Amino acid sequence: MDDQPVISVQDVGMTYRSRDGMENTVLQGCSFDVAPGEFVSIVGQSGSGKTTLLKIISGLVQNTAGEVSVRGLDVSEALRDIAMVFQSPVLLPWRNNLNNVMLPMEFRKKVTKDSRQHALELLEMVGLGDKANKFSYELSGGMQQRVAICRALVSHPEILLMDEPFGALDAMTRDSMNIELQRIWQETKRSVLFVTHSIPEAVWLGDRVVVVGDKPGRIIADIRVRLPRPRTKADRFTEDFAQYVAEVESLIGVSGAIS
Ligand SMILES: Nc1ncnc2c1ncn2[C@@H]1O[C@H](COP(=O)(O)OP(=O)(O)OP(=O)(O)O)[C@@H](O)[C@H]1O
Repeated sequence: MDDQPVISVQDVGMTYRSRDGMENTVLQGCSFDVAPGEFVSIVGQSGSGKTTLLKIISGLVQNTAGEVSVRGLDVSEALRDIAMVFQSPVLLPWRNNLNNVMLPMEFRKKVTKDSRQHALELLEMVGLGDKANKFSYELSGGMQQRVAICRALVSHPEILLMDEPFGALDAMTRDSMNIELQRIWQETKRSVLFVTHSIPEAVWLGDRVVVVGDKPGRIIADIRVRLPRPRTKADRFTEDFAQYVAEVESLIGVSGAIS
């Protein structure tokens, strides 16, 4: 594995300024790296700045302190290497699923036979090969989120940023999406930054769990999860798993899900 980090966040801070000049510092002195192919979960109290951190890494928001680089480049130069998945899949209802997946290739003017074939293969990979010509309203919430993941992967981004992507799903669908995401990640070998409010989800999916403390948001722990891969549903009932969950819970000062 290449040693150079894919994402490097160094001493990053963010102060929002309102129109009336009021300042709100939401992130301060945040530093961490993400290695190629690594899956890093991010957890923290609501409002601790997790989404802001992802927005900074994706170039949607400009940090007011510190440095973020992607493969050694400024974020603005590395945008094509980054894709984002949000809590809501935001599919266009007038386009079929294949054409929703192809959207980033249209923006890039790269609609070719090969890119359509790749989009179809991604839909196959997530078990939706037979739904390519269907529309989003014909799919369940979990299926729609799988289409959104395909759309994020279609341009071969090196980095996938995921902001609470399964937060709107019921518990059973969420569990199966976790298994699905682990498989997709293992097959595609992307680096993933995954924000979640669920500590068990963060531990189960992550190679590491980065814990963000609040007021202002800062990294209070970066825990390496040394559970074997691939992880199974049964792993959630092991003592090792419970210990990781308890450790993160105690750092955040909550029991159960964060809200
Ligand atoms: N564009 C903005 N302008 C001003 N303040 C903002 C802006 N975006 C976010 N904030 C503030 O920054 C803080 C952190 O918000 P952020 O959404 O990053 O937190 P979060 O940890 O992702 O929260 P949650 O877990 O609830 O999604 C909040 O106090 C929020 O009000």
